[in-house]
Amino acid sequence: MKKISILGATGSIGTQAIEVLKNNRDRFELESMSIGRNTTRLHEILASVTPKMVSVMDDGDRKSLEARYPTITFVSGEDGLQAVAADDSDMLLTAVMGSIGLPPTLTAIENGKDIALANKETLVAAGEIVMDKAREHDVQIIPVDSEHSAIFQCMRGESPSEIKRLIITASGGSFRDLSRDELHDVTLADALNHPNWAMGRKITIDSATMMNKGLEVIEAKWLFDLEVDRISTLLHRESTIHSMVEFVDNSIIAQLGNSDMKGPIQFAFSHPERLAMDNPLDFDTLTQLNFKPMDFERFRMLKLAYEAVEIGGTMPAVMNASNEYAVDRFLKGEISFLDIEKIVELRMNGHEVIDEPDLETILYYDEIFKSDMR
Ligand SMILES: NC(=O)C1=CN([C@@H]2O[C@H](COP(=O)(O)OP(=O)(O)OC[C@H]3O[C@@H](n4cnc5c(N)ncnc54)[C@H](OP(=O)(O)O)[C@@H]3O)[C@@H](O)[C@H]2O)C=CC1
Ligand SMILES: CC(=O)[C@@H](O)[C@H](O)COP(=O)(O)O
Ligand SMILES: [Mn+2]
Repeated sequence: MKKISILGATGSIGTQAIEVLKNNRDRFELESMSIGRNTTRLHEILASVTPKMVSVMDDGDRKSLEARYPTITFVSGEDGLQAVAADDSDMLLTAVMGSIGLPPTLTAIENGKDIALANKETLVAAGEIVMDKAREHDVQIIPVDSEHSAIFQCMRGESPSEIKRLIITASGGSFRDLSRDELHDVTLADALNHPNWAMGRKITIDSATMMNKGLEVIEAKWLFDLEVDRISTLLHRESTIHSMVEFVDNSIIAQLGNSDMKGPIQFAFSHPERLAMDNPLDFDTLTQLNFKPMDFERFRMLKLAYEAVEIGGTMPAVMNASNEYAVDRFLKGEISFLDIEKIVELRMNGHEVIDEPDLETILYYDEIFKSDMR
């Protein structure tokens, strides 16, 4: 029985991961999990699974939950995330939103656990540190992000030296059919209406700005140890091809499937095995697949991400933190959609890069640029 713990169990990835665990009770058991503040969803989860430990954000919630569930240990705050990361499980699914996932991911690696990685911000902020630590402790980082899971699957049995380039597909997000001029008046509700995927609020906005693809290019650099000039992006409005790998002989291997994150989640849990699943792709209703070259002037956030990773040092962490800050303000209705890009660009331009930053330096800039303080 493989013991799995989840950071961010109440989120979009987290709840789908719980479904995967429940569909495979003979293979996997939930050791512990963390949530933020969604105790309503927590009660629903605890009606069907009983982890040994649950971490909540607020200590007040911890106290009331302890009284209601006497057989479960409750912990709280960032120490709580660390306790889940250091538990007895074999694998940690990191599905919290944002760079808050970085410290517990490192702790889990130090404890020798494999990581099922959904939380892309962790690798964007500190990819080199995370991957070095994974190698040092001989743990596997298995991608959950759909594009990276696709690439990981396309590369099974292949030699990394024979890769020419990765082709990461992009749906284009909620505003893919609007010009830049038309973006001035868009609303939060429109931005949250992703054409293909039901996801958490922050990543849905990242898809609309195309920052999600920028984060994914940087994530791919670290996961697959490739320079970003060999990581390309392609508009593909159906999100049916989740990504592709082109090899030196021009052969291209693609991975296809419905827009259902339970696939990548289950594959990360069961790897190297594949387990049966429902919801197959139906070629009788799939009438066409569209492709269009990426337009970097229309989607300037993607260009910013390529620039950030080329500059290196603290810049990707600063870009990520600035984006988390700006998206949070957009979600609160405080700024407009195009302000997100303006804030990220302004903060990046004002940042004096530190090369080869250590973890403390990255966490310092992460905190500063996620706030109004800078
Ligand atoms: N959703 C998707 O399909 C995909 C998501 N990803 C990545 O996976 C990660 C999670 O995304 P998604 O599931 O959509 O996000 P959600 O917003 O749906 O869920 C986020 C989870 O993190 C918890 N959380 C948020 N902030 C904190 C905090 N400060 N401390 C502790 N817990 C916190 C939330 O708790 P609560 O709700 O209880 O407050 C929730 O459990 C992101 O990095 C995203 O980019 C990658 C590919 C696809
Ligand atoms: C499901 C998933 O992996 C998301 O990251 C998804 O890819 C978002 O879609 P786009 O960023 O392509 O709009
Ligand atoms: Mn993705």
